[in-house]
Amino acid sequence: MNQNSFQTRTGRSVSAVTAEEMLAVDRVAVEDVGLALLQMMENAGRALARQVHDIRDEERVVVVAGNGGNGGGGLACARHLANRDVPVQVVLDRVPRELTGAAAHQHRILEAMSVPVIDAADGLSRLDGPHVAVDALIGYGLSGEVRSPASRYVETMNNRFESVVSLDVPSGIDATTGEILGDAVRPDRTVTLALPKTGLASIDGRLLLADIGIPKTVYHRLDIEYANPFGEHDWVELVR
Ligand SMILES: NC(=O)C1=CN([C@@H]2O[C@H](COP(=O)(O)OP(=O)(O)OC[C@H]3O[C@@H](n4cnc5c(N)ncnc54)[C@H](OP(=O)(O)O)[C@@H]3O)[C@@H](O)[C@H]2O)[C@@H](O)CC1
Ligand SMILES: [K+]
Repeated sequence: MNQNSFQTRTGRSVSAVTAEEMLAVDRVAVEDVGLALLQMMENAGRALARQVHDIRDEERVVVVAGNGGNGGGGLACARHLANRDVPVQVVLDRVPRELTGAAAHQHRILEAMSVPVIDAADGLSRLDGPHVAVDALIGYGLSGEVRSPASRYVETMNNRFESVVSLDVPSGIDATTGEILGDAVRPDRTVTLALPKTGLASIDGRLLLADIGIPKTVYHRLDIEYANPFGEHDWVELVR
């Protein structure tokens, strides 16, 4: 199969993009077409929560979040899960006062909802009982080998959890090349956003593509081939 495309189960071809191309998609969506980041993030959080509902039995859920767009999407997912009475808590890779931008915004809402947030570096290994983990530490913004404490969280997610669902890209995987930078999460499922990233060709687990509401004019302005892969649905499974 062409390395630059994936397919839906019904045989529709979906273009894959590099991290740099996805950054351009984001920029055109926001600056030229007028979508707000939080609009797209809301769709990401809801799509991720949908997959968590699907994979989970009775387990509690822990959302492991960083400070970028990936972490922000994970925190939005935590809100959607809490709204559906799913027992959910959040583990951050830093103290809350160091959060910025959309992640800080999402965190403030969780605080008002009294969703438990842990920021101790060893918080994950202290959880009792079975949990599903949502990996929202790092997405296509990974730069260099995964540093501590994120690296410790990656290790714990791989070793201690019943199931792991990654947002956009498993943390530690280079979104463009698929290279493992230090260590990487090995998820049961990955919910990638808008378009698959080229580096997802050889990751573990199922790959789901979620619609975050980007209109096709954005792709066409960037000369990215695009035909609606979702049909009438909000997400679609991809095969590699
Ligand atoms: N339209 C869309 O597609 C939308 C995309 N969205 C989402 O945004 C994501 C891209 O967001 P982004 O650009 O903010 O970067 P992102 O992946 O969160 O990474 C930054 C974080 O990673 C961390 N970090 C980095 N390197 C590290 C290392 N070596 N070792 C350890 N940590 C490291 C970095 O930490 P810091 O350097 O700040 O300490 C920071 O916390 C994208 O993947 C998608 O999920 C949604 O928001 C909806 C709209
Ligand atoms: K991730």
